[in-house]
Amino acid sequence: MCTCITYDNGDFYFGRNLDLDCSFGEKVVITPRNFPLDFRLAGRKEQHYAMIGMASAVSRFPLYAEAVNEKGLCMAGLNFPGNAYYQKPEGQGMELASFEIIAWILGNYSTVAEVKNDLEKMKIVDIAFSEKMPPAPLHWMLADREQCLVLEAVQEGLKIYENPFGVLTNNPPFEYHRLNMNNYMNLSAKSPENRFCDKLSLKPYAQGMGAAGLPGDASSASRFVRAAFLKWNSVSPQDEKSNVSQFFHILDGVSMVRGSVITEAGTYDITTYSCCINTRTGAYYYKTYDDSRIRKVEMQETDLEGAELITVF
Ligand SMILES: C[C@H](CCC(=O)NCCS(=O)(=O)O)[C@H]1CC[C@H]2[C@@H]3[C@H](O)C[C@@H]4C[C@H](O)CC[C@]4(C)[C@H]3C[C@H](O)[C@]12C
Repeated sequence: MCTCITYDNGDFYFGRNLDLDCSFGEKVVITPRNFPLDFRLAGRKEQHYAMIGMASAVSRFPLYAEAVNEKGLCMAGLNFPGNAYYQKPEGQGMELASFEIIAWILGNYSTVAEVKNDLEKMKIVDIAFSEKMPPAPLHWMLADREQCLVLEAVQEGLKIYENPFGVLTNNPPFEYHRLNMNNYMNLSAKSPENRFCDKLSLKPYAQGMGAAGLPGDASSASRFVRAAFLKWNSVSPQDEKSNVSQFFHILDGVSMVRGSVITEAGTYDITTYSCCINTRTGAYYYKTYDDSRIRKVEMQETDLEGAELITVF
């Protein structure tokens, strides 16, 4: 399970919890502007926008789980098993493998508005990165300061949704989460008033009762609502330190504690890492399950004109 959020408070931030039962070889990876990106069917891109994010650093191609580019456009992939459907490649048009989509969009576009026109032409095709790395069933959140979209490649084709919540989790499809949010509109950060019945004397006896009924479990539907509640009620000073700290507190509210989520295979899903990106400066902050110190990698401090991937251990 995973949870991805945006946060707008002075600067604009984007990040996620990555919940999984194992590591995928993740490292913070910076792709500078002149690192050639070889797309399987869409050709070679010698120059593109620089980007930073968490990627599986096993190859010459940056396999991002999430990233932001130097223009502040950001994107994350989240599990979508049973619903993601990648089409057969036909060798024409804008055909991209699922593992290429983040690098392609962030490499080529500077805003959501700009990429939106081309999204309808894009086809996500069923190509494996390698024999050992089959396509991951994903859906994506794509955002900048102005707009947030969800992309879902399903049997009927690529669905594009406006996402007013700035939150994404996993199954079921986004339309379910959008409708489900209406079930919680009564929740409040404020102390509740008795609306049950004026003939009964019901009173709050503790803090936090305005949100009684906020789902507390780790399911995707529950994390969606909880992340949205925490994010939309969040109050924080607008300086960088406070914003980053607040962002991680929101993610902590939907994180997985080892042992509380056991997969069908008998393994433990945990929040392997959490990250927060300042989309204006390209500063990438992260912490891991076993080390809650927040680390920072600055994209702007590296040579963005470079031609080699920069992997930060
Ligand atoms: C598992 C990750 C998503 C986390 C998530 O949503 N977990 C939910 C679990 S559950 O459904 O609720 O059980 C996804 C996000 C990005 C994915 C990776 C990226 O797509 C990059 C490559 C793509 C290759 O095809 C497969 C390996 C891989 C390195 C992927 C491994 C894995 O599928 C990742 C890491």
